[in-house]
Amino acid sequence: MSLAGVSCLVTGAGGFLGQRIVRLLLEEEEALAEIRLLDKAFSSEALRRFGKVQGKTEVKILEGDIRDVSLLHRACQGVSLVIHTASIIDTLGLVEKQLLWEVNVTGTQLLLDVCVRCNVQHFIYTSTIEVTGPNCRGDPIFSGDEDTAYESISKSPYAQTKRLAEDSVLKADGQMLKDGGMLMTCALRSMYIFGEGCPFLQGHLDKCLLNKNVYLRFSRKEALVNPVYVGNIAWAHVQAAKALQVPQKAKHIRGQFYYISDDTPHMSYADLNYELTRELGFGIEPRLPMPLTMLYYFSLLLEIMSFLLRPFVRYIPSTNRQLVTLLNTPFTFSYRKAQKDFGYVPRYTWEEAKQCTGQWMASMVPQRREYLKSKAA
Ligand SMILES: NC(=O)c1ccc[n+]([C@@H]2O[C@H](COP(=O)([O-])OP(=O)(O)OC[C@H]3O[C@@H](n4cnc5c(N)ncnc54)[C@H](O)[C@@H]3O)[C@@H](O)[C@H]2O)c1
Repeated sequence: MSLAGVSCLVTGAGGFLGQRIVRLLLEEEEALAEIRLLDKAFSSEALRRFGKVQGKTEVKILEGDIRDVSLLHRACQGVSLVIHTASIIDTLGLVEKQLLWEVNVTGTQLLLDVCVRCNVQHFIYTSTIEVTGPNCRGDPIFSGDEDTAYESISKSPYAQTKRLAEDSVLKADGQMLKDGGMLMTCALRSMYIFGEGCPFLQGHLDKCLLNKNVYLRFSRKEALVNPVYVGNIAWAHVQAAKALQVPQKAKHIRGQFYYISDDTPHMSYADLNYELTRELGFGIEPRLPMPLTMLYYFSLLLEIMSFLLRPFVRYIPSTNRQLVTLLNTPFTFSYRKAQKDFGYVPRYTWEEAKQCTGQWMASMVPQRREYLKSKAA
């Protein structure tokens, strides 16, 4: 299986995952013809990194908004594969709902429409485990798969937008293209992603440094999850893209969603932070700041305050019930179906993932300390 000669568009290419997908595409032995990178903004660091690995593949940067249809036209004209990772991630409710909706849902629908008009054959959507759950009751799942029945009732606006976007993507499978061909789509439901450059890890590191080098325990030890390393979820996109080129394989993949995890040991989100930087000698608080039920009602109280203050001031609490449930519900998934249908196996072992991520976090410590000091001054 190869992507030799393929022209591909990656949206969200300047983001944490997007950058890693682009890097893997550029490293492919049998070079792609062209990769177009679309994002609302690219850091100079990201552009420098792309320059470093650029080989025979032509790289085109398209800076702009996913809601701009004329930009989407330019981006899709002449490509046969779209990897759509661009999205706003918002677990706290910091972003206005309308914007979240426009980018995550409308943006995806606009992109699908343009793909049909521009005869794009293959479309891979980066979805999230949050479209499955956990639900508000916090029902656990252990080693679930695509057939696991689960009552998904999430109130998180982000999860709702991702679900709607995923639905549009999977429904678009089989649509007739303008040239008489057919659009084939699939969605990869990623676990929480960790790795070098992960903005969430940086946030946790900051809080740890402010807490005298002790990680806050925001999830109980028993809340086992299986996050995925950024290199592995990126690799899953590449593997799915390759398999879609082969009609015999594509017929199993199209219209399907897949859970993508790897061999990261099952542990709570808080324990993952600790594990990744164990060698730096940081500690972790042994218990949640208060019993789970109390934490839940405390979050409810903050939500009520936020609601009551709304006419006067926009107050976004640092936690909410949905987040408390997300962080404290056992929720693990296997990648068996992705392995069976498109040959996905993690490219990096847990040891490699831990080492690379840990080194990156260690390299961040001095500058984060400086930054936090200057902020406090
Ligand atoms: N990070 C995680 O733990 C995680 C877990 C599961 C799924 N995902 C999914 O993976 C994808 C990538 O996430 P990430 O962690 O790399 O986040 P990220 O924020 O680093 O990347 C998203 C990119 O989308 C771009 N973007 C946002 N709005 C845009 C717009 N209007 N027009 C064009 N580009 C826009 C951003 O600039 C950013 O570069 C997302 O679809 C997310 O839902 C992430």
